[in-house]
Amino acid sequence: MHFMQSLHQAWTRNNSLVCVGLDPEPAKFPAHLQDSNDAVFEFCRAIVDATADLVCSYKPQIAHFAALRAEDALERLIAHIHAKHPGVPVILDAKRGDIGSTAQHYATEAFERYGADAVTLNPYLGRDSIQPFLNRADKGVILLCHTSNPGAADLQDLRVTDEDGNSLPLYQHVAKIIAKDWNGHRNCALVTGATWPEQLGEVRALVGDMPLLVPGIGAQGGDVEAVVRNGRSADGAGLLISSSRAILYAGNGADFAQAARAATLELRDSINRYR
Ligand SMILES: O=C(O)c1cc(=O)[nH]c(=O)n1[C@@H]1O[C@H](COP(=O)(O)O)[C@@H](O)[C@H]1O
Repeated sequence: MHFMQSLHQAWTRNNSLVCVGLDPEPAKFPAHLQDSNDAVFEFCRAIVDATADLVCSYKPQIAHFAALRAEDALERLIAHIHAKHPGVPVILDAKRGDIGSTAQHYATEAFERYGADAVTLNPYLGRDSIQPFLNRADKGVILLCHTSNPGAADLQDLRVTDEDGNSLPLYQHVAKIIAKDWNGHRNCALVTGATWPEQLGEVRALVGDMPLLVPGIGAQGGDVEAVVRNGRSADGAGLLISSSRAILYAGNGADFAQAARAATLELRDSINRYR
């Protein structure tokens, strides 16, 4: 099934805009997993199995696996999600961006090796660097627009002059060209951080109902009400509100997966209050 189709179905089926980020950090795992040879996989699988009816997507972050030499666990985890929780899309958070010939290999990595339904990408090398991903009409192409970190303003807020002579912040130009020129297959989405709700609202006004991936809730302190009010689409959806640490490490005892489920449920319900 196409990424956009499965995302829309998951929004409705689970009545949820929550994306759980899978960012394993073994030092924070519960004691009973510390001795396992396969702790990364077992930890993430338990989180997934405890939350799959409450989410619209999962977002494994590739560096968290690669730094641990756990790419194999990432492959098995994504295969597990597809097998046991079909219809819940998986976004590989890799933030790739490179010249076209190399980008083709990154697309193969994300979609063939890992079996992801969508991938995060950095658009700053320009359209040709994204083309191998845009060509995959069945896959989601999720482009950084206004990121959640404090330094987002250093470059993304600088004013630029577009081809019509209008002056606007760079992130708004990025949003406009992606919506107008790059989204021919309607497979694009944008990353807009929860910590910048005003900019999130500006992006929503520019891109119609394009999905927005919104990290920065939970550990980074973003405000749920401001995110939903500024970012929702006309039909009260349009958002993948992502949280990793606040869900994964809600508990660190034997019942960590149940604690993660409770945190996911609470986030889902607080989001739904403002839709
Ligand atoms: O693309 C992302 O997912 C992303 C973009 C962004 O602007 N900010 C951001 O925090 N992220 C990712 O989202 C996750 C946030 O984790 P928590 O702060 O623990 O919820 C991390 O995996 C980040 O790499």
